[in-house]
Amino acid sequence: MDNWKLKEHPQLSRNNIVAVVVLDGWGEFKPDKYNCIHVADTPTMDSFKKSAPGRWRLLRAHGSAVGLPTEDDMGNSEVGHNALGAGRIFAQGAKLVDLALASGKIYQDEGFNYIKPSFETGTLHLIGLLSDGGVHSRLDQLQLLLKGASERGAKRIRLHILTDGRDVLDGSSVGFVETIEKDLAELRGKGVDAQIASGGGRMYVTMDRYENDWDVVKRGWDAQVLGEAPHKFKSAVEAVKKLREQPNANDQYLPPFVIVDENGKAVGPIVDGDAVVTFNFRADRMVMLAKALEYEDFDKFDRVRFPKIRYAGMLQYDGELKLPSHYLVSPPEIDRTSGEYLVHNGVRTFACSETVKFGHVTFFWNGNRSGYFDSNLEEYVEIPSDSGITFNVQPKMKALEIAERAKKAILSRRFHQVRVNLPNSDMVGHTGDIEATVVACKAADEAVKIIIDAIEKVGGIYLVTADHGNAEDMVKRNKSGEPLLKDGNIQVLTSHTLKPVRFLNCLLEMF
Ligand SMILES: O=C(O)[C@H](O)COP(=O)(O)O
Ligand SMILES: [Mn+2]
Ligand SMILES: [Mn+2]
Repeated sequence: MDNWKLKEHPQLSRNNIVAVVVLDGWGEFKPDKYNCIHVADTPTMDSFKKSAPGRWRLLRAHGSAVGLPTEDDMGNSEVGHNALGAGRIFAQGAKLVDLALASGKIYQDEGFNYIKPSFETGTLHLIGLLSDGGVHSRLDQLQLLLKGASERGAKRIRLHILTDGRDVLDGSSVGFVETIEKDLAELRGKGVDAQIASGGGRMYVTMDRYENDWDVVKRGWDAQVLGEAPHKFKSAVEAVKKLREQPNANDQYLPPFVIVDENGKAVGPIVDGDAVVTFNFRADRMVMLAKALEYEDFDKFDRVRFPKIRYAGMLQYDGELKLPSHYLVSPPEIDRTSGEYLVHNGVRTFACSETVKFGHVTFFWNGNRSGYFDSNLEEYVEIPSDSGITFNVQPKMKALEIAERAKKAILSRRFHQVRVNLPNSDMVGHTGDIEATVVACKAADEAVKIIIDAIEKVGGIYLVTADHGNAEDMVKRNKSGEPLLKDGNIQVLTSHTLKPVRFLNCLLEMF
């Protein structure tokens, strides 16, 4: 029998109420005009600055410190919340896929052997994010997988790409498509019928999360499975270039397109007998598609056709739902998380965020496991996010609503841990809208104040930290830290950063 019993803390009583606040995408960086956290009016977080080093420290939130393959890997929500929730560092999906590809084990394991019989008469479809962002997927892993699968019998391959612009610079999609087109041309030279079949921008096509907007997944389904999309092109390079010419076009939001042959027929719908691999290693934005591809009973949108395929995820994305049931690489086994410890010790917990980050303080926090450990002891509250908008138009998002719910939970004294994620600095930072990001940071700061005031009322404890940086640096820089100009202009950074994050609490001196 596992021993879950936690020792009493020598100074802190178990009846204390602890608020855990994760400011998503709130890193530490030098004050400058592209540091939106510095520019924003953030009196609450600023007031803590004066208390350093007594009450706060800087923590590394990228690279090996959070289980990522290299020190050049920026942090992200999955690895950040996994680490916070488990209190331990695990080799993350990105790293596990690297190892499996390098050793060739990926081709020996169950997942690949499950899809392989389809290579005989069917097509291998690869669906995922095409960039080298390293947050959800990596181009070099896709390249290796293409090579490995073709060497192992895949004779017809179709790629369904999602353009990025969120973990990498906007506009970089064209280069990534050109790169992968070269690889596909090489494969064709070797007699493999390989080409891109469909595409679209990740935030508009396929990669929704936490069931915020199923239309996003449906748009992808129509293009990938049914071969239908409002835009049709002869090649993906042409598609991305042309679609980017539209006013306000952005890699994250490119409309769905399909590639058609000379007769106008889609070159790669998914049909009975095919194999499908979703090549993202990160879970949150693949779960919805995995459900659509795998679940016999499915009512989130009309699939029109539900092809009988052999489907494998790069990883298993949800450990509780065992979804998908086949996968190429085993996910990190994130066990004995803090949430599980708390329920085993009868500690009541409350977790809250708005939809777009709800799974961060539940699913990721609990080691990529959906649902409650014990619904009698836990309450998870999801505040519905606005859907169908980019968050620069509503930069305050639901920060105040989240804080008010947390306040209520704290003042009710029904819970001993109240944890929230405040999404603003991250979600608005990803839009690249600097002015809106400043407003976002202010809203998050106001939310922190509401929570801390409530904690002070009940004589509780607060911990405030972040999962990784984002809003503290909104511009691409050269090695000496100056903005790197392109054609005389700054290049807005929509991605996360490698910057450290603050960890503060009202008691740090005690530890
Ligand atoms: O999925 C996203 O929105 C970005 O790729 C990463 O952001 P997150 O890690 O903060 O969710
Ligand atoms: Mn995050
Ligand atoms: Mn983010």
